[in-house]
Amino acid sequence: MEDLPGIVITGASGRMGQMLINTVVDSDKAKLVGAVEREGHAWVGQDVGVAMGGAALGVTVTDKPLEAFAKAQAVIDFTAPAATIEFSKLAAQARAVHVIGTTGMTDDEIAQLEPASYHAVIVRAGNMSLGVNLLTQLTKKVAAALDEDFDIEVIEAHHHHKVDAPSGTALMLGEAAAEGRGVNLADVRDSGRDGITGARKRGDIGFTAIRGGDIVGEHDVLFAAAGERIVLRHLATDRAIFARGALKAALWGQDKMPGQYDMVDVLGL
Ligand SMILES: NC(=O)C1=CN([C@@H]2O[C@H](COP(=O)(O)OP(=O)(O)OC[C@H]3O[C@@H](n4cnc5c(N)ncnc54)[C@H](OP(=O)(O)O)[C@@H]3O)[C@@H](O)[C@H]2O)C=CC1
Ligand SMILES: O=C(O)C1=N[C@H](C(=O)O)C[C@H](O)C1
Repeated sequence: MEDLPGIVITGASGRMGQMLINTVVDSDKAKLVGAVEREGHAWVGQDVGVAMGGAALGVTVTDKPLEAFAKAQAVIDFTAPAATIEFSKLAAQARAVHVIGTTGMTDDEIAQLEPASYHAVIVRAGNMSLGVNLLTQLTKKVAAALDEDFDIEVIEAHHHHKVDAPSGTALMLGEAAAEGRGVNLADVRDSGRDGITGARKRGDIGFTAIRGGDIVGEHDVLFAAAGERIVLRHLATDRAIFARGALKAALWGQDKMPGQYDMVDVLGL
């Protein structure tokens, strides 16, 4: 137990935070050594297991991330863009692997992770599941095989608490489709149609976001042409798939050189 890599979970009280804590505690490959919440959060100072409504886990929730990271080999972070940028600096100081699941980051925010990646391993993906990362590879292949007679649309659905759109996964799939087609997504992206939009522009990649209830995460990549349609689909029914992928990334990163990686690297796809 002593030699197992120690993991800190940030955003411990969140939907993913709690799922990650359970996943690490249940694993025989890693141990939970820290749980971080922001200053003033009701959980700070409590045992994280008790705060989650279960048995004590011997880990007290802290609002001092650097102190927690210094005792860890990896930080798993599914929070919010501003928090993730700050955590990247602290994880780099602690030389801990930083696994980032946070979505909704702008290009400028993503660029702010770069200095940390000179000192520590960062694994970042908008979706940590095996299924979605496999789907990105399939999307790239299908997009490369078809011409612009096939309109590409990415349709995603999530729970009503989600704050960003299109989802990180939808953007990963859109990037994969654009790469397959040999174009830049920024040049062909069409999100948020409303009103008199005009006809669809040939070659565009469209995005539609549905929000409702407790949907964990659903993604379709539609290739629609005259007379036929191809749909590539991933349905997530349990957040455990993201937590398992994140833990795999934390362990994979232990012997890697500093730099930025994604789940395609981790899974060897
Ligand atoms: N890559 C992947 O596979 C997946 C990514 N995600 C992404 O993970 C993120 C979190 O999702 P989810 O768990 O549903 O969201 P929640 O809102 O349930 O949890 C977010 C957690 O982060 C904490 N947090 C936010 N800002 C800060 C801050 N500045 N400092 C410290 N803690 C902070 C929140 O604390 P507080 O309550 O105090 O605000 C909360 O505990 C989202 O970006 C989501 O898209 C989700 C699932 C899978
Ligand atoms: O916020 C979520 O819940 C999810 N976010 C990720 C995304 O933005 O794609 C991954 C997953 O779909 C769940």
